[in-house]
Amino acid sequence: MNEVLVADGLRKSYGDVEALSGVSLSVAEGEVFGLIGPNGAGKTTLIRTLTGTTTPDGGSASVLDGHPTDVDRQRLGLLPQDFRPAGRLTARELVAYYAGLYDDARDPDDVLDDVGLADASETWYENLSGGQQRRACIALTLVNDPDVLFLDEPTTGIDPAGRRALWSLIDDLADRGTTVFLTSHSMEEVERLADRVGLLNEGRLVTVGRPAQLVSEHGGESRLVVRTDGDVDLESLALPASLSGEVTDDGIVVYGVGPRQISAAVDAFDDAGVVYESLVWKQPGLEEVYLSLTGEQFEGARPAAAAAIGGDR
Ligand SMILES: Nc1ncnc2c1ncn2[C@@H]1O[C@H](COP(=O)(O)OP(=O)(O)OP(=O)(O)O)[C@@H](O)[C@H]1O
Repeated sequence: MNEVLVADGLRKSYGDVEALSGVSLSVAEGEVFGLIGPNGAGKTTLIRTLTGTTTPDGGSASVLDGHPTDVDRQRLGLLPQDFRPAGRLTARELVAYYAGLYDDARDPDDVLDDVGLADASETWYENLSGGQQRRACIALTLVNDPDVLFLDEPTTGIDPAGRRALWSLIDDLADRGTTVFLTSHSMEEVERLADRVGLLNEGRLVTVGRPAQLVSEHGGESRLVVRTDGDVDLESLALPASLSGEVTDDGIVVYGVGPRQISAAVDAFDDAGVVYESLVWKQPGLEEVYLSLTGEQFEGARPAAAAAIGGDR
């Protein structure tokens, strides 16, 4: 498959801060690539080097087989994280203005329709809600019908329905062959959209893979998170041998609970007379991958030195 984005050993420092410490990756034509990582990991810096808006200190980048600064701008779309267009233009005037920058642009009304802003097209940008403003910014990246689209946290501030509408727009773009490189702090968004995901931490690409592959490699086990009313004696729980339980601050987490073991695990709580406030079955997802590889903690994480019972692990 044709690789349209290639980073090879990219390095970038700002003073003493090493924002990128040798990042290499490639993205194929028509792929949606999701870049995740903590604040300050280097995600925006990577987008800036790939789009030619900053010069790396080392390594190289290519976009559509050319140097990032030489690529035909008609073929690229970029939504920066902190983009603020003129406030006293209507959404339609803004999109029309940006359309005028290209030789061959889409109809502004079609673009506004795509991002769900047809009804607000005559509203000044500064009078749009935060989520509508973000949609207008996304519209500006679509007027030139780009082959490669960079979206730096595209759905920040957009309400749930608007986010879903934009996800399906991104799906449609990808189906039509647009390559999308996006960053997000929403693991749900990345899991939903990305063909492949890269996790950046402290300027290094920690892992790259398909979401399901990363979840199976790093996501840990399915588990039952039980909040109890008071302390529970783990010894009193007759869990099936394949499961293991650990005491947490507010209850017990039972690990290794697949769909078929849920009822047996719940029975063990009932048989032991445990009063529980809530009982949630959780399958690992990208969030668990993120948290486990960045070393952060999350609810139901296996405590390092907790008591465990049952199972043979
Ligand atoms: N222009 C700049 N001048 C100085 N330091 C910068 C500059 N741009 C980025 N940095 C630093 O480089 C590091 C990486 O920043 P970057 O914005 O790429 O991270 P990020 O992963 O996009 O973060 P976030 O999720 O918060 O948007 C941070 O420590 C940041 O403070």
